[in-house]
Amino acid sequence: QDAPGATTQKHEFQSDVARLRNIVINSLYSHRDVFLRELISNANDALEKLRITSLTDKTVLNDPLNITIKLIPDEHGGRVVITDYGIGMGPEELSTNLGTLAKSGTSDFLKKAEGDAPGDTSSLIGQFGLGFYSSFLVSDKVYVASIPHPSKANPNPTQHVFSSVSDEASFEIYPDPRGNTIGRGTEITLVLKEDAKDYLDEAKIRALVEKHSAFSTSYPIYLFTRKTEEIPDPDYVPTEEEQIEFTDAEEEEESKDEVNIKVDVDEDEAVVEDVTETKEAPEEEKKKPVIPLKNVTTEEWVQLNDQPPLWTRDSKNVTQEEYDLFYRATFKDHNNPLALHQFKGDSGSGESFKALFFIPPALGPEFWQSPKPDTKGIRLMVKRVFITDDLGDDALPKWVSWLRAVVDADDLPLNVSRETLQSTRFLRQIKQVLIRRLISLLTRIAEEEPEKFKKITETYGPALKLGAMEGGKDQKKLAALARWDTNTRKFIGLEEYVASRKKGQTQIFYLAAVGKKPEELSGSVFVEKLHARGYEVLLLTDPMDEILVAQLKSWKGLTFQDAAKKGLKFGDEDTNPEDEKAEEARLEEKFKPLLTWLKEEAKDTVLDVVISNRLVTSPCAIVSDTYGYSANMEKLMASQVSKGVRGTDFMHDWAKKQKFLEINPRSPLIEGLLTRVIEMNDDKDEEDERELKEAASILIDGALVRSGFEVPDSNLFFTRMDRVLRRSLGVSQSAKASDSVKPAPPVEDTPLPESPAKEVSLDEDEKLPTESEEAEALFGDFPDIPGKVRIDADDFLKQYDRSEYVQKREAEEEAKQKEHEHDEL
Ligand SMILES: Nc1ncnc2c1ncn2[C@@H]1O[C@H](COP(=O)(O)OP(=O)(O)OP(=O)(O)O)[C@@H](O)[C@H]1O
Repeated sequence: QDAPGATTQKHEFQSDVARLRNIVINSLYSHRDVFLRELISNANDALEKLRITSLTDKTVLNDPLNITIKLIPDEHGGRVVITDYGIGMGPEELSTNLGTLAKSGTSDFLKKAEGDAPGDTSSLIGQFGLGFYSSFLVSDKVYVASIPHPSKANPNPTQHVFSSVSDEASFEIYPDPRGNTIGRGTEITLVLKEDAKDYLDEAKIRALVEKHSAFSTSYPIYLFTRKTEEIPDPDYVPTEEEQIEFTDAEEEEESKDEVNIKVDVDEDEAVVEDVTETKEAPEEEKKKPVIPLKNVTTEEWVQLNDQPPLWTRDSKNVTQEEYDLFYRATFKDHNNPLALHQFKGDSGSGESFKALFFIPPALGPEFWQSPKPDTKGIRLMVKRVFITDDLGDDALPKWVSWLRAVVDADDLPLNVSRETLQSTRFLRQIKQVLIRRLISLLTRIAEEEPEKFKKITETYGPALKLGAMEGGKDQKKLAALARWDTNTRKFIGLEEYVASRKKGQTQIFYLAAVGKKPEELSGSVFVEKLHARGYEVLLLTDPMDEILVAQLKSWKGLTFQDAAKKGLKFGDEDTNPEDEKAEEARLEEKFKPLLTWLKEEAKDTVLDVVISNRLVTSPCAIVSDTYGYSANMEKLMASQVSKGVRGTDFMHDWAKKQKFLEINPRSPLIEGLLTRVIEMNDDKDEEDERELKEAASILIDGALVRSGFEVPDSNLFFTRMDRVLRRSLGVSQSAKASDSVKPAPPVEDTPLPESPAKEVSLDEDEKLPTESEEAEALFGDFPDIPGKVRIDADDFLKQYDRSEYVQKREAEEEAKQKEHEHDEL
């Protein structure tokens, strides 16, 4: 390019850009191929923008829409020129778009990349995407010539150049001295580094485009190719003698042709032999004159991505690698998807479409942090032309908004707008079709590829449960995909549970505790008898599990039963009803004195004390009534009540009290307690009674802890424990610990030196809770008792809405500030 003219403007790069360029130049040598992918991706975006503009502004021509690559060897090392006929940039856009970094996650990336060993940075590139700056991987100097399309505001745009040299902190922008050579769009010229000459090789560029970019654009990518061949010189003028020889040779050729035609028509063997004879005429042929050869270079634009779009091809002819490459290029991910599905369909209202969807390799933390769905799930195309990848909040419900799909509608108008789409039935129907297909894909994987299903469930299991919790007609199908560990097996679905139920079993037993390990839960007092008898208990540890089973109520006729609540039935109780009833009556009679006494002792904690049929080795347990809180739910609710969110909630107190103390009649400890109570009733001794009361309260508190609840007063609990320990060790109850604590020195009377007043920011003044603290606190805010009220997944997710919380905090701050100002006045 020519030297810049007088109107050149020099600009400083934003500091982040300079840092990024340094990383690119210094540490990504082995990943320099990515420059081509990044620039083609930018070119594609520019073409998209132009096409979309042309839909509303008819003065904008949308032809041609393509990308070209030219490899130009020269005496300095050569250049690669990538041109797109897209939206283009004016001088201001060149400066802001290429001189600053407006990408989210930049500072994170820079911090990590600058901290890492050079080799480790490579794994970060894929995640971040270097965009335009990857040009510096292969070039020392980059020129970007660009011109936007004419518009009302700028009817005669001029082509400008952005130029930058890799080791300079500034860039220049100036009118292109060549004038308008592009017409419309952007031409990027990379002046190749000495060691990057191999990018002048056509075969290499072809291979790179095929590998990385064949799917990143639906616009044609052309490569300018040159082929040099030796061919007979077409300009050669034969001498007179040669002319005669030519004529003879031509006649000879003609007669040969005639014989050949004969052969074609008549397939008689004898004739074929004749032909063979005619071919053997060496002397005649030798006469043919020789035309001198000449090197001729033919130049041609060759399309590199001439395959039809992947989703329109027959899936039988598409390889897994092609699908993976397509997913990575289209959805800008650096890992391969976990699963995919391609299908054709009809939306139900007449529009036919082709679709291809993917289950991405990972679910970002934002999925659980924000109640808003990811709106970028569906890339909508009409007749292979990209329309939009943002269909708004309604595109897919929150629980499945991680799905990545390409939907190509055959019958929608090309200029359909997002707003029109949102109000058509098409989108609603597409959404349903995608969800249905996803569920059947997962169901098939669960049956045929258990390992793969396990992997998918590790990431998406809770999201699928969230979908089931939302209810609707897919609830049962989604719930069938949920998996839990049990006391006897791992990764069990409801179908498997029900299939291995015991004879007479009418309940699905479960125990819930958010965040606990299944192994911990299976050691619970509530599981011991079920386990000892060989029954299976689902161990629910995800936050939405307990709500989900409360909504489902039953599965294939078996009702869900919390193992920690009243109402547990094994199903074989009726085998000998008379015997059982007699045994119950006998135990009731035997333990009556203990039950009566304990009921009085435990009246602040439980509604009643009863004989247990669920305990094997534990002496006692606290069991909730059907509508009382489970230990899990009580914890969740407690944080809200203590924060005053619900005030002194009558329902909370009521639900908290719906508990029973169950005692194990076979436990030696309970037997011992019974004996002592009977003795005490016969011979009232105050000291005995006090000791016994203390033992009872430890027993009740112990039962609470064992059953997953909190003790009401932990100080009192430990004081009592202390007394019991002293008794058993023979230590006097009145003995005091020797008082050898060193007292603090007297009050300091020298004043502290004055320190300059420090500005107090909100951050330092009052730290906002971390997101996990908030989530934990907010998580407890379930509207009501499960089983009574259907809890909506939207409500559930709103609990996580940090922005709402922050807004509230800011409003409070503002109010406080106003009050303060008012007071000062
Ligand atoms: N060929 C082009 N035509 C028009 N504008 C372009 C072109 N290349 C880059 N730009 C503009 O420059 C901006 C910065 O480009 P860059 O490649 O650095 O980041 P990006 O494209 O926004 O992000 P990424 O490449 O990671 O997707 C783009 O957002 C776009 O506005």
